[in-house]
Amino acid sequence: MLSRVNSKLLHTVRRWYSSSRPTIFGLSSGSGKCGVAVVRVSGDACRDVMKIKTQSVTLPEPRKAVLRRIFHSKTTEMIDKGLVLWFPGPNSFTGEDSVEFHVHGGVAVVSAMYDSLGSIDGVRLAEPGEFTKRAFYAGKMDLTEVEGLADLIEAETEAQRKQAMLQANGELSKVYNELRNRLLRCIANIEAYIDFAEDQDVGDDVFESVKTDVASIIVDVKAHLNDQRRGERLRSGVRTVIIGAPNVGKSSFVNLLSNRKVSIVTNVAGTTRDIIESHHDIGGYPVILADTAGLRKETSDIIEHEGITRAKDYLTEADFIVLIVDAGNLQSYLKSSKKQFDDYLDHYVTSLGFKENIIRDFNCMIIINKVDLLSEEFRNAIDRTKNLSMLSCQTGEGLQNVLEKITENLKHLCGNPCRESPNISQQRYRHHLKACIQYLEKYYAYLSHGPNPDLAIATQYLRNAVRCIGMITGNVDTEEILDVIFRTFCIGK
Ligand SMILES: Nc1nc2c(ncn2[C@@H]2O[C@H](COP(=O)(O)OP(=O)(O)OP(=O)(O)O)[C@@H](O)[C@H]2O)c(=O)[nH]1
Repeated sequence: MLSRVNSKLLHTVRRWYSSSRPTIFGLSSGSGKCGVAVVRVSGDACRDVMKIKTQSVTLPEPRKAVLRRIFHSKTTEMIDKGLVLWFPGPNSFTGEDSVEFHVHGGVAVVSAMYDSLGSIDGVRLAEPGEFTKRAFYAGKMDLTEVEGLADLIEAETEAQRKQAMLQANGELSKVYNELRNRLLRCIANIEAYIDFAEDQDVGDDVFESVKTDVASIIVDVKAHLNDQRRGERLRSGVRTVIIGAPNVGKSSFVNLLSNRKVSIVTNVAGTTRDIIESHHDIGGYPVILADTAGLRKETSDIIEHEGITRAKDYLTEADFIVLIVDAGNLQSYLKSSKKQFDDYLDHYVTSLGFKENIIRDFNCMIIINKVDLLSEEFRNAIDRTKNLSMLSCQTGEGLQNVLEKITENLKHLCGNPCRESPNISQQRYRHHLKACIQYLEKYYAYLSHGPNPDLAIATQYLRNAVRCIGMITGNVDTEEILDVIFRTFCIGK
């Protein structure tokens, strides 16, 4: 019943949308000079657009690229010679009649195409994301697929691409559609129980089986949510903070990874004062690396004090910590005290002003930098089995090993995007899933505790839970969230 109401509503919205829209055009390839620019047109006027632009009454075979001379619709002058593709609806990206003009990617060519298309009656420049919005309204994709597509366009690393590609291809939709269908079955059974309880066919066992189903849905949604935010981290980048005492080589490490001078490096302790963020692709994972002020317990310098406070604040928000140790200091300590590496680590962490052992409490990796200063004997003495790596930012020695260790940690933090268990990639999904659980738990509690519960009220909890899932996929009237989502797209998508 609920499913019918929702899909009827969606149908009406889609019909209204399709009847009220003009034909749109936009540059689907990147902006700026390029070899080939793809100008896409979508809407009812496409047949006429095609005929006007190619000055030909016959349309090419659908989905086959043909070479055509392309004319200005106003001046009838030839703009360029290029490939033309005709996609009659509904077998197109938007579900509408569509045309693609592949012209040379010069600024003047694209500008003439825009001028020409914009001068045809009923044709206008697309708004950001409007092509995709039309695909959504045509039922070609749901909201998770739309957002997956946006992420695919934005993806900067291999792991991000994989996650976005799976989502754009409906792997996350499958999870939520299945969940939604399970909930709809529960509602249908309860409604049948309400309407036909007197009949022999629908007895108390139906009512009990719905309770069992709801309990198992709660378990499944909780398991889905219990993912340590891997997908969101992968989508937005792993916030990695580099900490250590002044002068241990934090900035040198950032510069080595960046292959450029992101941070200032000097032999003056306390050179870095503020947080300096840089973006990296390490082993296919996106990393936001934060260089911080050198930490020490006490300082009378106000600016350094502020830098240390900022570094510590940042640390609490970080996904991953790289603690840098100065090999020279380590060697001196071990030589003079005859103590072990672990003792030095405790001593070091305390000298940075930490009460607890941050290495235990956070996802943390230790890098012993300046190993070029170490004697062979001390290199061997340091325990290599821990989550630590040896490095020289000066010579580059050990960099490969450091990168491998970081990648191992990133894999753990972001997971490996796969078909079997697609990640929750947006905070938005998490929010609606949590709300869904709340309604299901209310349903369960209401039926478990109250004498003679009102089933209509109980069913409303289930309806609200279904609506939460619909908010994720767009299977409800979600106009308010659509604008926010489609605004993130570029014009030609
Ligand atoms: N021998 C040697 N010197 C290094 C190495 N890495 C960095 N240094 C030197 O150590 C000094 C401090 O380096 P920075 O990168 O500025 O250290 P930092 O930890 O960012 O320093 P602060 O900004 O003061 O916290 C500079 O003189 C670097 O050239 C290394 O691997 N070997």
